[in-house]
Amino acid sequence: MANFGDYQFEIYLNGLSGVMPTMPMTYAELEERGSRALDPWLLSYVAGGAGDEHTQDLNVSVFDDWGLIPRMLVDGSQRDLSVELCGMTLPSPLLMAPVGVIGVCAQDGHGDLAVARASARTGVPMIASTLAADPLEDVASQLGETPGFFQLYTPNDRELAESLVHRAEKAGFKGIVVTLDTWVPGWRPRDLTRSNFPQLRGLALENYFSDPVFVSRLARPPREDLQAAVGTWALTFGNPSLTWKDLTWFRSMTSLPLILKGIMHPEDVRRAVDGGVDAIYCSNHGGRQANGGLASLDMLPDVVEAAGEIPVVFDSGVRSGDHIVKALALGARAVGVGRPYVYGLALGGEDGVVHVLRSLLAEADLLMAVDGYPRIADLGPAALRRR
Ligand SMILES: Cc1cc2nc3c(=O)[nH]c(=O)nc-3n(C[C@H](O)[C@H](O)[C@H](O)COP(=O)(O)O)c2cc1C
Ligand SMILES: CC(C)CC(=O)C(=O)O
Repeated sequence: MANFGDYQFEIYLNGLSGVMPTMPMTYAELEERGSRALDPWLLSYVAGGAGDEHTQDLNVSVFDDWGLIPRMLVDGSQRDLSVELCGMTLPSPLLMAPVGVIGVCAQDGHGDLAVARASARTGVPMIASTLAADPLEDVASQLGETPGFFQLYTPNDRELAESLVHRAEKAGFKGIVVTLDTWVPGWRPRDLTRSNFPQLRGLALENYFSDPVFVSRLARPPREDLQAAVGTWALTFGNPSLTWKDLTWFRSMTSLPLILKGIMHPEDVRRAVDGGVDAIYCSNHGGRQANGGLASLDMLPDVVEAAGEIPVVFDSGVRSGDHIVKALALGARAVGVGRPYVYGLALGGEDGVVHVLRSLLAEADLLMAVDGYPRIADLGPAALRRR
């Protein structure tokens, strides 16, 4: 059983400079310094959200509405952060949410591989985005013993969608996450101001360019005519006409666990459960897709209730160990982070991601131990009070 709080002792004993030179210890500093490490156009893409970013900000501030109530004289000697998800035992509930274009957030342009190696070192699963700078087979090869998930953006070319999923299965991914909330990017003023998408498009399309079905749609290979390949991708990327009827198709595509990402409404949870999904992923995409909505955490209890026995994965706004613990107490089985590990990568590459993940886990582990909830099973709504 991993004792994630030990990271604290490593730092006390050796000093932060002896453990992870130059990496920050607070999210505020991580964001500030990570932001400076990214080119301005890339930063506006990573940090930006939909509209005036009210929902994006709410995702974070909503955690302050809840407080953990400490319990005393609870035996904290046997701590356990492990969770069961889709038939797998994970050492902790933390996940790396899919981040397209993570490749170019690393100095060498291979951020997908660095994140996969960080996953191998920490046991924190990576959900690898369709939008990657390296083909999914290369990403999978770096995951070591840690199970990985492949996130599908469903193209409007069904044969291509099936090809991507079958490649992910063959490469050894252990689950398929279908993102439902992004068949087109939301209204993102920061990207519109800087005309970001044209810059981004050629940088994260390796899963398409390495796909036999996608390449068969082109007159010439992507390396010979990048512009035409990017144009074909842009016309293929999303499918606005998908409906709940297509869940049968998604389900038939794979025997791997199937997870639907972007679910916020209890009625959608029921449809997903009826359609045979293995987990629900409650998320508002970090506030990047639609402004004016509730925080993702606001809907978590209702989503959990509607899901019944089916596990719920949660993300959007998680910045610290206490956020992880609060989401778990509200019923999440596993908790994803997005931007925190992007800034870790920008600042310190693979080591930077490892530091961010270990810090989050140490903080959560120590908080649970100090507050008298040493095992995940001890956490529930009764551990929290709304202020
Ligand atoms: C730069 C960036 C790119 C993203 N790309 C994807 C993606 O390719 N697929 C996806 O399902 N979600 C994507 N997301 C959304 C994340 O998976 C996740 O839902 C969100 O980042 C969680 O919110 P947080 O950043 O506040 O932790 C992206 C998020 C960011 C910040
Ligand atoms: C191409 C984008 C829509 C990828 C994405 O999911 C995001 O930027 O949040």
